[in-house]
Amino acid sequence: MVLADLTAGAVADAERRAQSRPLAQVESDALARPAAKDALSFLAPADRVKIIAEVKRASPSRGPLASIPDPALQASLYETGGASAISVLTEERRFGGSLADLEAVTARVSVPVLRKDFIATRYQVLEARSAGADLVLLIVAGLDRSVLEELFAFITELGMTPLVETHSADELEVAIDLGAPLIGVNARDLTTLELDRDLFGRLSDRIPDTAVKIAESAVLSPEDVTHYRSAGADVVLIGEALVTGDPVATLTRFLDAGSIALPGRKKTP
Ligand SMILES: O=C(O)c1ccccc1NCC(=O)[C@H](O)[C@H](O)COP(=O)(O)O
Repeated sequence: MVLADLTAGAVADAERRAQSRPLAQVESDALARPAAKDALSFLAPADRVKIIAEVKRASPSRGPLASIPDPALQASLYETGGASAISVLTEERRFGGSLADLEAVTARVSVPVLRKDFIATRYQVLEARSAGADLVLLIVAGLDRSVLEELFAFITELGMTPLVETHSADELEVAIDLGAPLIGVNARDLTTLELDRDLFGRLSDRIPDTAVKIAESAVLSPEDVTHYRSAGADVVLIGEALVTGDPVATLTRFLDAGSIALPGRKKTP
C-alpha cells in the first residue's frame, strides 16, 4: 500500500538521521528557534481563495516533475505570486525532498511554511520545528488514533499548527473530533493514487465553519481553482501545476479564478 510504504520509509529515514543527530539535540535546536508564525492568521477565510504553493520535485503518481535546483528561489517566486503559505515536500525516496529544502525555504520567505511529509513520530515533528516549519501535516489515514492525537498535541505544544488531512467522511469526523483548526480534503487517495476532484465538494459542508477548509491536489487549471472555491474551499493546496513554467503568472491566474466571495462564510476567530 503506497501510504504505508511511504510512512515506513519516512520513519526509517528519520531513524537513520537520529543516529547522527539524537533526539535531545534536535529538541534543543527546535526550542532555540524563534516562535513559529501564526499560520491561521495567514490562512483565515477571506473574500477570495488563498493558496498554499508546494515545492514538489517528483511524486509516486507522476514521477519526476521538476529538478528545482533552488527550492528557496522557487518558494520566493510563490510568495511574489501571492501564495499565503508554502508547502515543502521533505520526503526523500519518492518526492526527492529533504530537510535542507525546508530549512532553505523557511530562511527565505515571510509566509508560513508547511513540512509536508509522512509524519509518524515526535522526532520528525522536532525536525520540522528545528528547520523553521510553522505547520506540520498529519494524515489521518496513515496514523493510529492515539498517535494522531499525541502528535497533534505535540505540534500545538511547540507553537506550530497541524494541518489534518482527510480523504473520507469517517476521516473527517476524526479531524473534527480532534478540533483541527486546518482541515484538508485530499482529492488523491494515498492508497490507490486515484484522483477525485469532487470529493472536497461532497465533504465540505460537514467541515465546521470554525476550521479553515483546504482542498488539496488535482489543480491543473484556473477552472479547477474556481471549482474548489465554488464548493467552499478557503484555501487550495497546489503542487504540480506550479513547479514548471512561470509560477508567478500561474499563481496570478489561479488567484483571479478564485476571487469569489462565499456568501455566509465568516472569518475564523
Ligand atoms: O502526489 C502524489 O503522487 C502523492 C502520492 C502519495 C502520497 C502523497 C502524494 N502527494 C502529496 C500531496 O498530497 C500533493 O503533493 C499535494 O496535495 C499537491 O498535489 P498536486 O497539486 O496534485 O501536485
